[in-house]
Amino acid sequence: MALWSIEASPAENASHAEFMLKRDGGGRAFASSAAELLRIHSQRKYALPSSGFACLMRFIMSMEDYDYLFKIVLIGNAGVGKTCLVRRFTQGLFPPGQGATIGVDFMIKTVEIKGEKVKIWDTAGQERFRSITQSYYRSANALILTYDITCEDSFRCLPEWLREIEQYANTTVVTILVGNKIDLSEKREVLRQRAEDFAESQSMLYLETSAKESDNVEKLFLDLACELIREAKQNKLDNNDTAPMPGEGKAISYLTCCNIN
Ligand SMILES: Nc1nc2c(ncn2[C@@H]2O[C@H](COP(=O)(O)OP(=O)(O)OP(=O)(O)O)[C@@H](O)[C@H]2O)c(=O)[nH]1
Repeated sequence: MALWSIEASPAENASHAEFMLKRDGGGRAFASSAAELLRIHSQRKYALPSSGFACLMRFIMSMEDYDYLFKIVLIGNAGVGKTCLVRRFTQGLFPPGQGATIGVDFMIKTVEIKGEKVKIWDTAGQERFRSITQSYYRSANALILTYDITCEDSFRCLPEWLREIEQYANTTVVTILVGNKIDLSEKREVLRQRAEDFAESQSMLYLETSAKESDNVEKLFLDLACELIREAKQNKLDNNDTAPMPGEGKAISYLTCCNIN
C-alpha cells in the first residue's frame, strides 16, 4: 500500500493549493480545501495507513472552520449501495456504473443545522478490505449498517456485521440499520416488517432508502447529525468539555427527529 503524507502550502507552483498530498516514492496532488484533498485521495484509490488517516482528520479539524465534525461510517456487504448513499448525500448524484470501492472512500460535507456548521465525514468500505475498514470505524461517531432489500444474503450477514461492531467499534457509537434500493420494490426479498423486527431486537432504528431516487437519504444523514449534536452538547455540559471529538459520543438508544432549516 502506498503511503501518503500531507503538507500545507505554500508549496511551489501551488497558487490555488492549500494542501499537498505527497505519495511515497513519487506522485503528488494539490487541493484547495480539505474536502478536495479527500476527493483526490479517494479518486486515486490509495488507502491511507491508519496513522495517516488520524493525521488527515486532525489536519482537517485544525484547518477548517466548523462547529462539529462527525465521522459516519457505512458498513455492510459489497454492492448494497454504501458508496451511492454517500455520493447521493454529499454530491447529490447517483453515479452510473458505480464500481466497487477499493479500500475506503472518503467524502465530506458541511451542512448547517439550526445555525451550527457541521462537517459530516462519510466513509464507505468494501468488505474484502475489512482489515482496513475496521481501523476506520473504530473512531466513528455513527455507523450505518446497510443491506439491500432485494438481496436476502446481505440481510442474513447482518449478525456477522453486528459482531464486528461489538468487537471493533466504540461502545457508545450510534448505529442505524438501513435497507437500501427501495426503488426496486418489485424485486424485494426482505420484508419490511422482518427488518423492523430485527432492528428492534438489536435496539437499532430502521430506515429504508433509495440512493437512486434519493428517498430518505437526506433524512438519514441529517437526523443522525442532529442527534450527534444533541449528544455532543449534552457531553459538553456533563464534562465541561470544549470540543466534541470523533468517537466521543455517548450511547444513544434512539434517534429523535428534528427540523433542519
Ligand atoms: N436500483 C438501485 N441501485 C442502487 C442503489 N444504490 C446502489 N445501487 C447500485 O448498486 C451497485 C453497488 O452500489 P455501491 O454504492 O458501489 O455499493 P457498495 O455497497 O458501496 O459496494 P462496495 O464498494 O463494493 O462495498 C451499483 O451498481 C449501484 O448503481 C439504489 O438505491 N437503487
